[in-house]
Amino acid sequence: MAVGGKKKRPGLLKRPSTITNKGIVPKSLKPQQARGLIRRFHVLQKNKYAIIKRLKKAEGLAEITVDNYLEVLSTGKRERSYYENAQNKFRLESTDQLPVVKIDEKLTTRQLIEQLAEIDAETTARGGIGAYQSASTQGQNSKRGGDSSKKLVEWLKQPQYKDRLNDVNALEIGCLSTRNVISTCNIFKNIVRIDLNSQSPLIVEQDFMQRPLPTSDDERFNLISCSLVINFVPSPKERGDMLVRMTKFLKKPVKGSISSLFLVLPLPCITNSRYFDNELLQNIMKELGFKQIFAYEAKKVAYWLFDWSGQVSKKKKKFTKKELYSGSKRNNFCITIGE
Ligand SMILES: C[S@@+](CC[C@H](N)C(=O)[O-])C[C@H]1O[C@@H](n2cnc3c(N)ncnc32)[C@H](O)[C@@H]1O
Repeated sequence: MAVGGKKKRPGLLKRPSTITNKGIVPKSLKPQQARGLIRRFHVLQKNKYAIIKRLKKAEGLAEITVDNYLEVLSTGKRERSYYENAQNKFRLESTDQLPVVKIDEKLTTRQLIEQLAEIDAETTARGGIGAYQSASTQGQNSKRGGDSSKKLVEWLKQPQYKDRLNDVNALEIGCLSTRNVISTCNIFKNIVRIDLNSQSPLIVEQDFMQRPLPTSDDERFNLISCSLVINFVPSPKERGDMLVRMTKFLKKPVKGSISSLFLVLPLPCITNSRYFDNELLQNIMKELGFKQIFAYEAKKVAYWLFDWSGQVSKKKKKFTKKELYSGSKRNNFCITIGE
């Protein structure tokens, strides 16, 4: 019997739903609230991946992944009940002082599954990825004064690029709006917009990491825009994998046409991380065949425009997670390659 004496529902575990079954997608948030929500989503997301990584080591769970965990947990009677009980017990705290559980080797399998259920319940209760996106749009707009693609278009109008923009297309990874300057500037003949959670019929709902690899130049792009996405990706390795994957989607630069990557990260990723800085980013990008053409650090966000040479270094140099700066106030952002 399932919790509460009700007959157990056969089939997969379900992600929790709120009472109204909708979650709360906030229409309007104060900048501080938006930033708080974004930060909370990042913590939840990061913990979720850390839990899955730990659960892989538990007996019988070697195959568990972030995509199949509901399916995997629903096949074990005990695992299923840990998840369901924790999910049913969860109540969203109204306080800002939310607990951040440390996911380490001290947690048992049961505690890990319970944490996972609580993360899912909290994510849903906060409005799911829709709320995160809404907060991103509102919060980031207010803190950086507009959409980041303004900077991209400003750079593309500089002499280095101006005459190389005939018949060019773009891939926008992590797209929240079809009305950003990248879409309205008339530079691109075609833009493919993708996001994990599409908010418009003009945005394809797709995980970039699952997008089929191009088989011809028709499926490649002159420019990839990746603004505030890499920091959303939970692990250093996956962030590196994402950068490597981007090179497979860029056209080689022929006949002077562009082959470029517009990258945006929150400034603290390069100015206040224990494991990462701009120098390391530049070294990684160099190995992948990129050369920085423009860079700009705003108050909260850093922008880069890189040109791609068409060739990733064959040396297969590794970039691992090493402490570069000490200090308890630093964050743990990192990008690794070859780990
Ligand atoms: C903080 S928002 C940034 C949106 C916008 N590019 C901007 O600069 O304001 C991050 C977006 O990236 C999307 N995203 C994260 N990982 C992704 C992936 N692997 N494939 C596609 N979209 C992804 C998320 O769904 C989210 O909408």
